[in-house]
Amino acid sequence: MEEPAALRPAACRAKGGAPGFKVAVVGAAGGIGQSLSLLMKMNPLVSVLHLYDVVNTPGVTADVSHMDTSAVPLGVTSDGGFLFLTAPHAAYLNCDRLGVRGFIGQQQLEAALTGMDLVIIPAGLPRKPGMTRDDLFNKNAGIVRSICEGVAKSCPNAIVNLISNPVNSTVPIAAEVFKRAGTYCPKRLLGVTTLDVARANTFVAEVLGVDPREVNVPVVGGHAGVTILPLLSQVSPPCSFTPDEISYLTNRIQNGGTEVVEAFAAAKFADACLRGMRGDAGIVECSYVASEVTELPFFASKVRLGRGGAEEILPLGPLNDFERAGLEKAKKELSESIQKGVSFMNNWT
Ligand SMILES: NC(=O)C1=CN([C@@H]2O[C@H](COP(=O)(O)OP(=O)(O)OC[C@H]3O[C@@H](n4cnc5c(N)ncnc54)[C@H](O)[C@@H]3O)[C@@H](O)[C@H]2O)C=CC1
Ligand SMILES: O=C([O-])CC(=O)C(=O)O
Repeated sequence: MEEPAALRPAACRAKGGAPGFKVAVVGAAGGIGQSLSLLMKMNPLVSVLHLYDVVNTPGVTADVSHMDTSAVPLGVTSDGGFLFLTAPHAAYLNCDRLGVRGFIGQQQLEAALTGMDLVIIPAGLPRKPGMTRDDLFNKNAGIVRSICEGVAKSCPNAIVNLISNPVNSTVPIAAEVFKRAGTYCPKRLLGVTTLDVARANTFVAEVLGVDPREVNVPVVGGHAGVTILPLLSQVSPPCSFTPDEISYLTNRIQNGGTEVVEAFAAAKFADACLRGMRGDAGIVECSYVASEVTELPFFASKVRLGRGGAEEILPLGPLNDFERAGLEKAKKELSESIQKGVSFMNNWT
């Protein structure tokens, strides 16, 4: 049965049923942000793309808005953003439907976020060789806090995909910011762990000698070192591994971030969120969310994505002895990372 119009996301209503969501990328000029912006521009579910950063957004915005269909820079808008339209006859069409807009600097954060349905955050420092994700805490905690304050103020109902590391701590920080602002909805705050699943699928496919697109490995826990727990006993299609293979795969998946980082997984996760927001059924991805799957307040596991975000958190399923031992190690580190994020906010006045 068709849902009453009042219950549908505003972006869908505004387009008379045609899919079209307003998406902001915060940290759009960075390594992840630039590729992610390009990939989001290619997503047919996105009607408006706002690109925000503290530096370099004009160039990135021009670049992305030139994709394929002819882009017409229209100059600076009343709230300071710069507007590009991406269709030959854009002037005759609803600007909101086709615009890619760039925003730069703290004073434009509010304009960048206002009206957004989905906010994707890859803002903040990346690791250098030899660093752990937790080593980024001191720099990135404050960045995530101030961006989330902006979200609470300008688009409190948006779904947030948080990419900035350490995800295990930045998601609890975001939750505390939203609680303080009175806008917290656990379903709408999702830590991006899709890269762990992408790596797991790729590495398992290599061992099995099959196409990675045919493989699905649930990866639970968190997004750093031992908190990344691939459930190799639950691989689809069903298969088995030798103890050496399990040890090699677990290690490689847990440490994949030291090899390479990629925006593809973040775009894949955002697309899954948008399809859920549109109302597609059966969208299940792993994500780090507020959870009761373990005694910890946040945990990554399979979640069912729907109109409101993480609509259902799926159980872990049966674990073998190796995975149960891994889970205990993961929970210990995760608990400390969560507490670190919460304490950071408790000490913030
Ligand atoms: N969850 C995941 O799977 C992944 C997480 N990451 C994390 O994403 C973050 C970004 O990584 P990269 O793009 O490689 O770094 P980068 O240094 O290339 O880009 C970061 C961008 O954030 C911007 N930025 C800094 N402060 C900001 C603020 N207050 N507001 C808006 N933008 C701000 C910078 O100007 C820069 O353009 C890092 O923390 C990294 O660890 C990266 C890859 C995967
Ligand atoms: O490892 C890093 O620093 C970035 C990241 O989170 C990943 O690639 O999984």
